[in-house]
Amino acid sequence: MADQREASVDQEKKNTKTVEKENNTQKTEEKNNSLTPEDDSNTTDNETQDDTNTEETHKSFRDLGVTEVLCEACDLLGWKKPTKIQIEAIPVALEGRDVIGLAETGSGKTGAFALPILQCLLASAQRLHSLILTPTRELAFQIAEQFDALGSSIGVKTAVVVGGIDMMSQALVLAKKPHVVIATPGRLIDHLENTKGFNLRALKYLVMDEADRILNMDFESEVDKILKVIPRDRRTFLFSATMTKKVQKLQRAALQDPVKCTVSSKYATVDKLQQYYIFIPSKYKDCYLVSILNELAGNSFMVFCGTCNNAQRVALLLRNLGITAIPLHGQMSQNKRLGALNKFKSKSRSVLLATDVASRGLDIPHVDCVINFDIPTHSKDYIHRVGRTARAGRSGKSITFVTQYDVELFQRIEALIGKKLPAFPTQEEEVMMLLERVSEAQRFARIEMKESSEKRKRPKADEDAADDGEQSSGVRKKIKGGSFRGRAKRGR
Ligand SMILES: Nc1ncnc2c1ncn2[C@@H]1O[C@H](COP(=O)(O)OP(=O)(O)OP(=O)(O)O)[C@@H](O)[C@H]1O
Repeated sequence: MADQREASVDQEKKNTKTVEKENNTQKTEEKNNSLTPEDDSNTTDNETQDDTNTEETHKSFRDLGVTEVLCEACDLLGWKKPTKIQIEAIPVALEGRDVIGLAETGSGKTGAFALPILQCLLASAQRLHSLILTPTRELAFQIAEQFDALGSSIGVKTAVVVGGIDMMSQALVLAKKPHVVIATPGRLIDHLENTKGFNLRALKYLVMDEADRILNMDFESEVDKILKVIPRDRRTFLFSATMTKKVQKLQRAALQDPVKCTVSSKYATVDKLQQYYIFIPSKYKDCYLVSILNELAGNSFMVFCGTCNNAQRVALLLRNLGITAIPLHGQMSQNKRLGALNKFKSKSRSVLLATDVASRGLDIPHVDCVINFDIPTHSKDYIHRVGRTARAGRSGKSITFVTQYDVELFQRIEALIGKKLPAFPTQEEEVMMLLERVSEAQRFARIEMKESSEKRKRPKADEDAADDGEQSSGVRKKIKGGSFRGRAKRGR
């Protein structure tokens, strides 16, 4: 069966040769714009290929110049020795240079920029000293937690400034003049324009985490506005697992003589990540998902969907089958988003159905498996999505659903990561045995989606009432036989 699917993929690959050619042209163009040593003469390079410099991995935080109190903080977090990106970036940052840090997902980039900032604060404490820009709200909270954990013994105060939360309470926190502000660009602009007494005119450090995303068009006007109201004379750090290839975009960040700290080969995924694809007809995606979740039961899954609607629908569908699933997407209120994340983090839900709002930066160590239910349309998102598992030296698995419509996108992903992925083994007959129950659950999920959309239209609807579907009508009880998982296992 797997052979058949591989043959189909091969056939599709043949059919899309022209597209491949076009992609190659596009790739060449991108390469010409890329920030490689030959096209970036203004950057000093600090490159470490994986496993080439074993001597360096014996270095300690002290060897990098990290001060005693911060070494102790690392120790308390269980960080025995610095990671490769920390070895590359921390000494350069401590020297006062601008840094472009490119290292794989889960490799400790947050520590690589947080420690030098905290050390600078320790030397000369100053309010509103550093600004960390991140693309998503959840990531902002996570970065603040890391600053708090590393900086608690030196009394560092942080503030998270993100959308979806009351402006007034954030203004009060900003009025207390924290040392480090961690913000999403839009809400920060709101405060810069409307919160009396708040400005960043004395800022010393600007960090763009997930820098390629921050420098993307979506944030263009916000970032330009922010750059206009912070001092030119500052240090700037850009960090990500994938960096923008457009030199112009990097120039917008106004770096001064930056050092590029690159760890491992470009866009490599982590070694301990087992990556698979599964070639299936689009109409059976739900069925295959249920089958895989059932087969790998006991694991924690992040399942990525292309739209908020699909994340919501699939979460409802899975719940109707007795699987503890919860959605996380941009159409949910911020309360519900954080609630969903916490339920997943605390393992009270085993499946998180997410859009790309959760693809970057989130550090949830127990994620065992990432499923790309809808293939990412931007290949770089693939790297970030699968990077939610196999973090900090752990192992993990990813399975990407490839339908008859996705072959071209899949080929681009394989080209980007420089690997041919193996097919995930499945038994089609067994999967098809689930079809009837999955179809019933799909029907109920559609009813629940309709109900919650009507609820939202009602004038006095509580905005939180239906947006994660946990309070939906409970039609799953109507599916005969109760929990799917129990029955499925008995049937195996
Ligand atoms: N020196 C270290 N030793 C052990 N663990 C570390 C070390 N530095 C960071 N970590 C841990 O590694 C995990 C991943 O770190 P972090 O979230 O900073 O990764 P990242 O490189 O920013 O990933 P992403 O590209 O996905 O944003 C975190 O749980 C962090 O606490």
